[in-house]
Amino acid sequence: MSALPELYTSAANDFRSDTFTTPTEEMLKAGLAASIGDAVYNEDVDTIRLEQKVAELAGMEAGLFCVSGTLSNQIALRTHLFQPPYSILCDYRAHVYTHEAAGLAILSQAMVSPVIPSNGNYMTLEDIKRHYIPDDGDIHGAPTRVISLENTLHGIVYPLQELIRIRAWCLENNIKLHCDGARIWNAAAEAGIPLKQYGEVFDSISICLSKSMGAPMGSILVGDFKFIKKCNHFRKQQGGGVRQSGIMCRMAMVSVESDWKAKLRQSHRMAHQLAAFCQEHSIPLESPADTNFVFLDLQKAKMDPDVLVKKGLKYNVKLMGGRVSFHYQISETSLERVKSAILEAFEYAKEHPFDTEGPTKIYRSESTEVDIDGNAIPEIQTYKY
Ligand SMILES: Cc1ncc(COP(=O)(O)O)c(C=O)c1O
Ligand SMILES: C[C@@H](O)[C@H](N)C(=O)O
Repeated sequence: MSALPELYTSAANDFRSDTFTTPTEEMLKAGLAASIGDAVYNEDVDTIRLEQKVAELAGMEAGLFCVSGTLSNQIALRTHLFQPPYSILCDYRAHVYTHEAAGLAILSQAMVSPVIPSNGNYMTLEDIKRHYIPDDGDIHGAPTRVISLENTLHGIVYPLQELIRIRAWCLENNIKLHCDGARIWNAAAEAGIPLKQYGEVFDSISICLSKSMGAPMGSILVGDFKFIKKCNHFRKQQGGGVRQSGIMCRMAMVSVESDWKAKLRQSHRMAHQLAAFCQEHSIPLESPADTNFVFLDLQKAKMDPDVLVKKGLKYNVKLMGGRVSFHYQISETSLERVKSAILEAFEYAKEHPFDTEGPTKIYRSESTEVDIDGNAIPEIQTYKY
């Protein structure tokens, strides 16, 4: 059995994802004082408190604690669906389509209509009208029953006015509107829009606490009472009915009650600094760095992701591909180091252009031991997932 990795205590240099944020001492102490009721029987006070708090922030009637954003999304979309054949329309990059292991096909028996937005950044109502499947009795079709948007998507803040346009059209066409809000806190902080205004637009929102908010785990799915009641049924079916979730909820409450806007804006400022640095050095980006992600356009730059990862390790920063993720625990030192790593990988690509026909994968893991001075880097056990 391979040796266990060092105790993971800091995400200060971890740009792989904001999911690597680690619980603070304040959270751990709060967890010690948590309620310990059985949440399956709805008897855990801290779970109920967090569900109510997040639902209230979003202006929704009810909330449901889910151990992951994937579970939260999947049961939300299943609950919106009734009589197959049906389909879900989303952006071709949507997590519910690309990174939830075909849950929509398997758990919901839904077909997915993945759409490439004509503006390259986010779907407009015109994109939706062009690609949705109307419920017009045509027996060839699987009518669109739900539109699943992501805010932020690839770090891009969805313009509220576009969301309002889409919402109005969905109401006219009896189509439900779900939001994968894994980073809706980032959108709210950057756009200065209260979560409640997003709540007015969507039938359901999956709100993650384990990403930029820094909680160790969990999401709160919010919607109306009847919807959340049925989601609870599907949550149990999917094995998401957990017992003493109060410990996790009390820890997550620390982040919800913190000055999260300031924390997230700080991470956005660092991302904006990196984006400006890339622009200064003509390093191409895939999409605008509105919030906490900088997406390097590795294909346009002909950069080899493995070289980028190794340059990162040389400068003692962790990367896993072209997506550079910021969060409130990233240090200023690490920001300077990741700039050096990216520039060195970019310069390397000029002499050694890397042409890949394969998909641009932004998520993968690698494990390696390397010291801070960038001594010989053992072969990185890179695997993609
Ligand atoms: C946009 C988005 N939605 C959903 C998820 C799923 O969350 P989880 O990893 O908690 O299942 C992620 C993962 O971080 C994500 O990036
Ligand atoms: C890996 C992926 O599922 C995760 N949502 C992330 O953004 O890192």
